[in-house]
Amino acid sequence: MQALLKHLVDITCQRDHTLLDTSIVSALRELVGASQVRVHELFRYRDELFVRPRAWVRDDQVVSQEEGPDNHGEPITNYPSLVECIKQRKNHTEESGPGGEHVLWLPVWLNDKVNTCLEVINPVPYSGDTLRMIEGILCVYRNYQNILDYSERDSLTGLLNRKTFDEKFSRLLAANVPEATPQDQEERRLQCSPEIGQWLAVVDIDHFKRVNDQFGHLYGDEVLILVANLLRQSFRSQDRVFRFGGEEFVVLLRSTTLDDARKIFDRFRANVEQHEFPQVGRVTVSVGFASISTESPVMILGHADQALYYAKANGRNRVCFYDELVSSGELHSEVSNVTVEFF
Ligand SMILES: Nc1nc2c(ncn2[C@@H]2O[C@H](COP(=O)(O)OP(=O)(O)OP(=O)(O)O)[C@@H](O)[C@H]2O)c(=O)[nH]1
Repeated sequence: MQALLKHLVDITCQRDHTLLDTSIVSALRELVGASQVRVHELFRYRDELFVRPRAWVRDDQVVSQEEGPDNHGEPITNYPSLVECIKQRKNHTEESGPGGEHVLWLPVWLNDKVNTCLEVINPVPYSGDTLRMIEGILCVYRNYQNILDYSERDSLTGLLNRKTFDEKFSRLLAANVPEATPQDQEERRLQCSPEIGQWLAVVDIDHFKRVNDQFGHLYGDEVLILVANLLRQSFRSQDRVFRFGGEEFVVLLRSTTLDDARKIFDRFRANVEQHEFPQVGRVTVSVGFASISTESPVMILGHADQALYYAKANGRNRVCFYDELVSSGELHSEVSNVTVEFF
């Protein structure tokens, strides 16, 4: 009882999804005596459902995906018991693992949808009491996920909000510590090297004031929601999309080459251009992006912002890359005065 209360206190004092995931892995491992507990996220990619672990036990420690390299996940069809459990809208299902271990799958149901599921592996079968305790802990976890979601997201578009960006971006920068000297970085910038990198883009709707003025704020809001949907559809689940404020969005694009980053941002720009917005018709966006280097968050955002202002001043409906504008002499490498205050 004491151990259960301690874990419930631990779960409910978290202010962040990653810490919440790791605390539920710790709780179930200790309370059930499980040999492995994994929190998986379920996500859709090109019309197929995938499963990817977000937190699990490794070498007796609880670790999370944020600490490791990118994992693109596996199709959910590799887990037929889980597929069947979700199809039948069940709260759990048990199967035997390859070594005879007992594997328990627990989808986390939220408004008829499953975005997260737990996998608990135990050498011995689960008793009725153990199952009831696991389901009780799962309910606390689900309710708490709901509360965190509410505080992390923008209420109009459902995208992650500015506060969450500040936290996630600092964490991404802390994890992204390449041993590159300033000369290396300058060289890379000049060569536009094909290395895998992380990229930050600022996206801004063109002439959005005109939409509000001509059609009213309700239509303006609808455009914001539809652009947010296009953002969600255009990027992979391990990328992160934020509403930064007003008609401005920020995208963190993970682990891709410069060429691909350019294509991906341009594909999104084209998706918006081709979309028929009810009543409003055509809408376009401008995008400025920069590489996520070892520079400070203010500098990186400032670079993307400068590229965005360049795109706005030079025709709109285009994607501009900061480093390229600097190497071609179209931009100077100081942080622009127009950069808004970050952090
Ligand atoms: N409907 C709606 N409008 C918003 C919201 N937040 C900001 N806006 C409006 O967004 C508009 C932004 O206009 P500007 O910053 O002048 O930029 P713009 O008209 O998009 O022009 P460019 O960025 O130069 O292409 C303003 O009219 C704001 O009132 C919102 O949540 N809903």
